[in-house]
Amino acid sequence: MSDILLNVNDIHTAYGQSEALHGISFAAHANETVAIMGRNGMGKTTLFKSLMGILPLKSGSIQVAGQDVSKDESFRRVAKGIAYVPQGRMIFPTLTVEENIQTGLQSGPSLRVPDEIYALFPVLFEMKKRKGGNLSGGQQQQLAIARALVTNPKVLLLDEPTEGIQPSIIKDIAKALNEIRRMKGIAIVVSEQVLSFAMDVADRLFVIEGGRLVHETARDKTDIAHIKRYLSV
Ligand SMILES: Nc1ncnc2c1ncn2[C@@H]1O[C@H](COP(=O)(O)OP(=O)(O)OP(=O)(O)O)[C@@H](O)[C@H]1O
Repeated sequence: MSDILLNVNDIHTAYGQSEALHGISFAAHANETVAIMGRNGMGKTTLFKSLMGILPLKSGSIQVAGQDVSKDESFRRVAKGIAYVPQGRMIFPTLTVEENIQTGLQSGPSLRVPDEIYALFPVLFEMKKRKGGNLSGGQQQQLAIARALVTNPKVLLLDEPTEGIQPSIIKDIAKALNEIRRMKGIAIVVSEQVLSFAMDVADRLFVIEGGRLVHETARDKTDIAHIKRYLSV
């Protein structure tokens, strides 16, 4: 059996008449983290929304752990094993930390937050009765990752998880993602503009430009200066 958990095959996505993704193909394997690097407006969020079914595909296909999800609504994709941490985190500010995590448990057998979630993010345990809106940006990011993880994904997508987060907390998030991959053996796909973070977490890096993947490199073969040229305006 193949260890490909996410297979993206020539997807095109449009906003009305205007095509934003022009044929994106890549795969992510079990126990692998892939980074999609690109400047603002290059198509990272459009790609993730297409993977989650928030935007419909114009053409192409997506498989999660061998199952086609290309035409599924978002909740069916989640049931098939894909989870999403959106840009801006989108936590519920008036719900407590615990209630926010429980929103990810709605379709499961129990609303009890698994111990491993609090083991990964001890700060969420300390703050479980606090309102989500009172957390710092970094804590909210950890909360959004926890909420996605409790759906037991095979593929975890994170859209610019470092955006607006202070450097020391960025290190914590990198550590947590590496721990999650090691513990769960899942595929993680992260979009980023911060190259140092991508180099801390990703086994392979892609560059997206104008809705196309224009460069691919393994981490240990990465030409940092070359990638930086894509990321500078
Ligand atoms: N709702 C929309 N309607 C029309 N065009 C859109 C819409 N959202 C995004 N686009 C266009 O799609 C392209 C890709 O945008 P996208 O938001 O995916 O980029 P991004 O790489 O995620 O950037 P950012 O980091 O700013 O979110 C851009 O040209 C953008 O103008």
